[in-house]
Amino acid sequence: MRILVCKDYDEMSKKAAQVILSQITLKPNSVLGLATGSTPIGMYKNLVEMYESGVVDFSDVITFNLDEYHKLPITSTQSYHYFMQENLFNHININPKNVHIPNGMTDNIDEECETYENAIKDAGGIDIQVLGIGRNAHIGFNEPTVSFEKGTHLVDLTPSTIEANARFFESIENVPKKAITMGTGSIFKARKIMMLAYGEGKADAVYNTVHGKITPEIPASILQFHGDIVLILDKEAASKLDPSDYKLV
Ligand SMILES: N[C@@H]1[C@@H](O)[C@H](O)[C@@H](COP(=O)(O)O)O[C@@H]1O
Repeated sequence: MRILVCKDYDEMSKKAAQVILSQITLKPNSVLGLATGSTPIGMYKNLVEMYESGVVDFSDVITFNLDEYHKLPITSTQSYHYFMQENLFNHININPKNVHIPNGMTDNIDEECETYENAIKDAGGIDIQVLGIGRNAHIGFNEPTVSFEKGTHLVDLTPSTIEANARFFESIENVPKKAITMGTGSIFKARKIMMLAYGEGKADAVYNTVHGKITPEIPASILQFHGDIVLILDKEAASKLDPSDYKLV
């Protein structure tokens, strides 16, 4: 596990965008696994700026998002579809046909999950998966549980995630209680993983990701087994790590 610590959120975002830029430069038809949440917003902003200045071309890029709320219309401003359009897709030259986000409105969950997994396979697998992390170390919407889930599936969100995400909704009652998410297995299959975290609120989750016991109770802990993973953090998110764990950049 490579761990890079930046002085602040802006530097973390720049560094993360550079990693994506290198990936697309090396392979213009890269398959990107993308994340939502407040953490990657700065990275997306940097990528839009890079696109506007002509340094990156998204025309052949394929994307798969980690997750989507269950039964929240995609027109809702809190849906992850809306988030991705607003923060990235509306501002770059990606082909809409190459964009994949789980359909949380489906009435056939099993079929949706299978179709999503097959689409990832058909695209040749994910080249680089971007991850944020929940305060309870969830990745995507893989909440702490008794066993690691392999593929895309429907999950019950934990009270702590519902509470954390309530800031984006009018009230906590409006937060969906379920979501469709790629499984820890689907995430783990990505050839490269880049996890981003900022702020003190993520320090315990980051510590547990790096040093915690590998258990589905700490979903991100499984990443300790991944052969090509980089964590890009700000100083606060890295505050519980030992300085020998990381490189300051
Ligand atoms: N499903 C998303 C995760 O993919 C994200 O990593 C997490 C952290 O969000 P934030 O970056 O806002 O802290 O929130 C949600 O639960």
